[in-house]
Amino acid sequence: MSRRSQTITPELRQWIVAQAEAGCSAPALLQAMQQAGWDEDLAAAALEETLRAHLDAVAVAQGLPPANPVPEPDLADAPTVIDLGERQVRVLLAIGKPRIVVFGDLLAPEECDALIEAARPRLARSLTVATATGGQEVNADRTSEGMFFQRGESPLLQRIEQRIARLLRWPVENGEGLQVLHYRAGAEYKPHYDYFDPDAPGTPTLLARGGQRVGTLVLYLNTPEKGGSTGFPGIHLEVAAQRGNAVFFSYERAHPSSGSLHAGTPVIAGEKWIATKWLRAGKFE
Ligand SMILES: O=C(O)CCC(=O)C(=O)O
Ligand SMILES: [Fe+2]
Repeated sequence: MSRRSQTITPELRQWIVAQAEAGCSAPALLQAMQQAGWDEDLAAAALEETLRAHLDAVAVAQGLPPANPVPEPDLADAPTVIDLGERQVRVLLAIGKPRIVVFGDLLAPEECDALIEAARPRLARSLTVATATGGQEVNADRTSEGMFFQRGESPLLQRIEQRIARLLRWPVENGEGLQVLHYRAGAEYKPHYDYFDPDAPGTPTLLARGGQRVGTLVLYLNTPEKGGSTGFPGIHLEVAAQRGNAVFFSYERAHPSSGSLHAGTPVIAGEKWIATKWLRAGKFE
């Protein structure tokens, strides 16, 4: 078969979708395409793209919001360590769906301390996005104190932002400024989603500045004595807060089907400091 014919024509798309709907498995489709002369990698890519687009169209037709591209670390070779040049980040846990990856040693202890000290004098009772208006409000579900850094506001923040951008392969420009949160004993952040509710009246205002949130990285700046994990109630997962480690999760659709429901569980003893990086679909200015 010539290279010229190895493009995904509308006819080929229709054939792939029809076969899949008739119950033909992806491996069987791949084999059929190879028998028709397709290069294996090209066929696999064509299949993936076509079936993904089809599933997305079906989901949107059922009323779900469209899928966005999401940040994603390079775990293709199942690395135990990701070498970012200036830092080696350990991979401690990876879950496919919902997408959750736990990293070790993302921040050095001195970086954690420096973030806490820079944030401490600027803390105020945490607000959450008021989706009704697009503004901010005090929220009884969120009994922490917090502050936002400006993106790139110090050399430390620039270095951390670039590290996160390389780790998650997502532009620095698409990240919100790092937010530091402080929880005292008893404080928590009840289960919630980080994306903006597409049906809330204030959401268009929020989306105007960078589009949807598509991923979250929670960096642990200290280790609470007891409690204070990041919980994912839908899958009964709790990620222990350990200084320097981080939990990443992404959500391609702004919808509960993303499985991205999560919480800061109550701190039982000691205190908890985190820095949260939210990643937008577009440039956050
Ligand atoms: O405290 C945590 O572990 C989670 C924080 C969180 O969900 C957030 O900042 O959006
Ligand atoms: Fe959150």
